Amino acid sequence: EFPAEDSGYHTYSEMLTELDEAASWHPDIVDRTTVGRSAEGREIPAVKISDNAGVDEDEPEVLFTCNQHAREHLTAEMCLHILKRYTDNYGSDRAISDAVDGREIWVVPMVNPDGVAHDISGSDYLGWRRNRQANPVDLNRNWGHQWGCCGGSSGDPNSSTYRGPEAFSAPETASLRDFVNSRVVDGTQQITAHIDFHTFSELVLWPYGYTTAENAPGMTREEYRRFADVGKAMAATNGYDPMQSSELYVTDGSVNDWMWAEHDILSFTFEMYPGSGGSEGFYPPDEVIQRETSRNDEAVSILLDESGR
Ligand SMILES: NS(=O)(=O)N[C@@H](Cc1ccccc1)C(=O)O
Ligand SMILES: [Ca+2]
Ligand SMILES: [Ca+2]
Ligand SMILES: [Ca+2]
Ligand SMILES: [Zn+2]
Repeated sequence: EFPAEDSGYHTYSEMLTELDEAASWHPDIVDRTTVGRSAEGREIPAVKISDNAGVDEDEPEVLFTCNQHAREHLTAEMCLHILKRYTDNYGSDRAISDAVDGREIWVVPMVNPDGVAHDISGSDYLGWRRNRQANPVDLNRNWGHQWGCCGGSSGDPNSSTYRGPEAFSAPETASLRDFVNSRVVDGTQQITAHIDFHTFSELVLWPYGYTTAENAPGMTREEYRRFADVGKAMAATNGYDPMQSSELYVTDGSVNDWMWAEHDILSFTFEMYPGSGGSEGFYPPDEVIQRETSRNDEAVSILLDESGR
């Protein structure tokens, strides 16, 4: 459970309830589904938001993933905010209705449900990051593009950036991989854009993470330019700093690198509030949830527009 003063944050079961309620209140535009199972057997749920949600229509698909890292609880609130914004305002807000009618929006609020539950299992936050396998894995170092290539992760099972014994060794990343792979229809990946939400530092990041090169294999200068242009446009609306993720530090096995290299998905990482550690760091008070999730509304709209180009 969350401390009483932070009751605004959703536990795993409270998150499940939000998804089920959205599906029952908006049956025509919300389809509740499952991505897979965590190490401890929890369902990894997802919702699809679109007109005729139960039908796979020929519309650009966009994916939002949250809580790869357990302690980054504000990100689950970001995913739930996206769900709320695109359902509650459907039919009344023209831009929202156009987005829902013209896209298929996938939202995965907790990629790492076991880690989330563990982090709040004590009397105080545990500062937990990884999953809950016997040798806990940093899910954002466990993806399969250039896995473990470049000193951007650790091979030490005791390290907070432990990459696992092999790519996709974690059931959580393997489940999400299988879901994305399943969106290849007649040889074409239907998902064209993605944001993976993290905290904190207030950044908009794009691949590659494993190299500082802008034109490494699978990324032309034009493609890099598009990442930078869209990244900067989104950052201009939320006040985050835009950059290639490797400018901060090199990471190998990250989700963005795999989404782009494997599927040509325009894949970003957003590091949310706060800008710097200070007292709040990974645990800002629940009073900031509404403000700091709404802060990304324009950026999300930009990505949905961009997904159709
Ligand atoms: N949430 S975070 O602090 O762990 N950062 C994430 C995302 C990230 C990746 C590369 C550079 C900056 C940030 C990570 O996987 O390291
Ligand atoms: Ca509070
Ligand atoms: Ca549709
Ligand atoms: Ca479709
Ligand atoms: Zn993170």
